[in-house]
Amino acid sequence: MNKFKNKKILIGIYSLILMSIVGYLFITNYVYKADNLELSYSTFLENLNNGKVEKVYLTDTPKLKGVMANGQIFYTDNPRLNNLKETLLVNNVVVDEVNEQISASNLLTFVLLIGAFVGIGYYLSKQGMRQTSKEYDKMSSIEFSTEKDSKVSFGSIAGNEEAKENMIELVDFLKQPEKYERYGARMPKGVILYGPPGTGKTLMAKALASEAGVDFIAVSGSDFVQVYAGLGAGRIRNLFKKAREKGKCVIFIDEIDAIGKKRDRGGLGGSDESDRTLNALLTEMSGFKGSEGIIIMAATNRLDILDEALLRPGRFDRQIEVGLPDLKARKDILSLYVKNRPMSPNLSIDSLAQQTVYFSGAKIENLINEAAIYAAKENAQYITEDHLDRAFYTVVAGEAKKDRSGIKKLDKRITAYHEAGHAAITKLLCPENKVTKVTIIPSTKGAGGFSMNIPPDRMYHTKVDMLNNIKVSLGGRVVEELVFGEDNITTGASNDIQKATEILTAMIKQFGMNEKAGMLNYDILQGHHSGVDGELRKLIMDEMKKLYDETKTLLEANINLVKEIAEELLIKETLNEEHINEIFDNYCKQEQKEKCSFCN
Ligand SMILES: Nc1ncnc2c1ncn2[C@@H]1O[C@H](COP(=O)(O)OP(=O)(O)OP(=O)(O)O)[C@@H](O)[C@H]1O
Ligand SMILES: [Zn+2]
Repeated sequence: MNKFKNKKILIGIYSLILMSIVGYLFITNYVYKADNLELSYSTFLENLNNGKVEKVYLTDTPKLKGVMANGQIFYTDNPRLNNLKETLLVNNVVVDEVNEQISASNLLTFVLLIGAFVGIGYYLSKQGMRQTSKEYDKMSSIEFSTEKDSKVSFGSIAGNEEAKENMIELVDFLKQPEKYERYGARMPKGVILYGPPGTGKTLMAKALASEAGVDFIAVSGSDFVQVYAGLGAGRIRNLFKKAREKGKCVIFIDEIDAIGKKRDRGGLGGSDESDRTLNALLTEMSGFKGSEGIIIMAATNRLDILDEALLRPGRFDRQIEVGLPDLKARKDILSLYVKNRPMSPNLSIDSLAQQTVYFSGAKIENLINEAAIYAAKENAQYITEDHLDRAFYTVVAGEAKKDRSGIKKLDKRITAYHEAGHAAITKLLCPENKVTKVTIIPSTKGAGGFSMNIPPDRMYHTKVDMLNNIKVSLGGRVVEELVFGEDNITTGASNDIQKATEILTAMIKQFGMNEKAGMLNYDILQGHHSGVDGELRKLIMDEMKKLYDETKTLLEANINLVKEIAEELLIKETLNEEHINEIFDNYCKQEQKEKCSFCN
């Protein structure tokens, strides 16, 4: 307000000065001159010869000024002759060579003009400087949205129970960080949420802030990627400064990979600038104490591409997976989004959940929304099956418009049987291993599903353990072959084959666990190029074939167990430890299998 007033006054002063100058020039040049005598050059010469001229101001200007003997001032054209001065002197005329332009009055004009220009120039440059410094400030001070009382709660997130449990723990910490400080408990400063796009990572961070009643500051990693040197780092510092001013808060950095990518150790194309930004982030993170009640959440679709420095203790040391929803979670998400919409009573959430395999939460939300738009366009009473069908095609458009259910169904079946193979053979061979989770929903770590298999904690690995582990890895492919035929095996087993090869090679080359290979370390024998020569490769191949065949025999004999697990997976998509144990127990009872080591 004050600045604005000053500016107005300044502009006023300058216009006044300019007006006076223009006025002055007008008066001196026109009004004043009008009273003076304007002589032609010949008349002037005539007067000169007649001794009527008393004084002439000799200048270089187009007009000469002079004074007649009677005191009358006159003007005449300036011939600019070299000998004019002599001619005048010869005629007894007083010659005044003081530059008439810089006479006292004109000097004033000149000074005023210069003054005005300098003033205006100064004003403008100051204005400009203020502008640039303002721009720099704006660039280094990062735009972020803060929300305090957003209505997002954990209730508005369906599925992802494990991630939510983790978050709930953090709520208490945010509410009373002093409590944890008192017990010397170190709470995480940084939490990374990772998983496929649209699975609710942002939602999760928002809910944490709103449930804890603290500010939510959201930025994106790409905001820190700058062409100007040092600006990214400056923005990081600015962000933390602002956060500290706020007190307790959740800082959410989406797309953390934009600044936190693995640094290029090779030196090729590694950018100093992104290093500097990442370093600034690490420094700021180590700079604040847990008792300040600030938690930094970051989201990425790929955990594996992040720099290890980010994941060290005291930084983003808690990593939480936010995965694609399984059947039950999809049901929950669907229920959440149909709640306040006029859905046709004929609609079945169950079947809709079945149809939305591999959909993220965002995609499900999008599906319902598109269907609602179709219904609204038609002024329909309800959102119907038909609207949803059309919405389906809108949402999955671009992703091969083939028969969605056909393709997905076969994919699902193969994945279910493959994973059931791993789970079944684990239970059959190493019942003390826990199979905590089997799912056909792809994780971020790889395509297809996965089974979590936790071996008991032991210091040494026995030979039989290692052989069993190889068989567990081969179990997926074995079942593909048994159920779908030799010609229909898939690429889904590539990780399994890698793992099996690693274990078997180590057994033979390093651990002396193969009779034919002997008690030798082949890495030492072969020197630095630790390859595998022809004979050794043949040995590994033969051993692998033997293990594969044994696995096949075992699974063939227990194919009903595989089928039961697979079919249950097709229905539920994810099975937990209890589920699997239940299926296995039932199977053992029914079949009274002797092969089943669990019962013996
Ligand atoms: N589990 C869920 N429960 C309810 N709604 C969800 C869920 N997951 C996603 N959504 C819906 O999808 C929208 C987008 O989710 P969000 O932005 O949190 O995903 P994201 O994982 O952060 O995605 P990105 O990786 O693309 O940033 C949410 O606003 C919400 O409407
Ligand atoms: Zn597998």
